Amino acid sequence: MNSTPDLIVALDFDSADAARRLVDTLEPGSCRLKVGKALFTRAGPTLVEGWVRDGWDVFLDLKFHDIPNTVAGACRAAADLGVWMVNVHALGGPAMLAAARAAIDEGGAHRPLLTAVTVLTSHDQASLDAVGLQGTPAEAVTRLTGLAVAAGLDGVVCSGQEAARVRAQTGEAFRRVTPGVRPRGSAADDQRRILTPTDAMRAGATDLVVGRPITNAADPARAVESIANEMAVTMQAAADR
Ligand SMILES: O=c1ccn([C@@H]2O[C@H](COP(=O)(O)O)[C@@H](O)[C@H]2O)c(=O)[nH]1
Repeated sequence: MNSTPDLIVALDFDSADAARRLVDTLEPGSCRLKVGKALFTRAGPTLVEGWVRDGWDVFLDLKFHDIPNTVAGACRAAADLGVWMVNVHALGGPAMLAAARAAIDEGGAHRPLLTAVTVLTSHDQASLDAVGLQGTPAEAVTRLTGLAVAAGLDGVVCSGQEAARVRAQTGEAFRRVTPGVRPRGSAADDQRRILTPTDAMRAGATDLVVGRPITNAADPARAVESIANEMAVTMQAAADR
C-alpha cells in the first residue's frame, strides 16, 4: 500500500432524490461518487454537472463499449461534463481503446482519467466459459490490462482479487479500481469476485468501489463512515509495520 486508496460510493439509487439525500450528508474530499447506468438513465447529465459544480469527483461508470467513433464521442461528452473518471470496456479492443484515449486527449481543457473494465466482478469461471472468454478470470484480466496499457489508459477496473497481479504487470501509477468490495458480514449479492476493504487495500487496490453495502444500509451515511474508518485503520496498520 503506497498511498491511501480512495473510497468511491456507487450511487445505484432508484431516484435522484434518494442519491441526493445521501450525497448531502457527505463531504467532497471524504470520498468520491460513482454514477452508473441506472442513475444516469434516470437523472442524466444535470445531476452529474451539479455534483461536479459542488466540488465532487464523479466517476461516470457507463462502461462504453461500441464502435470506436461512437465511443470517442461518448468520451468527449463525458469530459465535457467535468467528471473525474470515465470508463470503457477493454473488450472493445485496441482500436476502440485508442479512439477513447485520443478523444480525451484531444478534448477541451478538462481531461478525466480514463480506465477500462477488464472482467466484471460479477463473473466467475463458469460465466467466463459461458461467454467464451479464454482462461481464468485472472488470466483474462491480465490480457485485457495489457490492451489498456498499450492504449495508454490510466488504469483498469478489476476485482481486488486481481489487484496485486495488475500492479505487478503495470507498476504502481496505473490505477486499480476495484468494485466487488464487501465489508465483513455483508451480502455478496450478484458479485462473485469479492474482497473486504482491508483485503482489497492489502492487495493493492487504488480505488475501492462500494455500492449496496451503503445504499441498502438502514443508515447509508453511517455505512460510508464505517468503511472509511476501516480503511483508515488498515492504512495506519500498514504505516506502523
Ligand atoms: O466489474 C465491475 C465494474 C463495475 N461495477 C459497478 O460497481 C458497483 C458495485 O456495486 P455493489 O453494490 O457494491 O456491488 C456497481 O455500480 C457496478 O455497476 C461492478 O460491480 N463490477
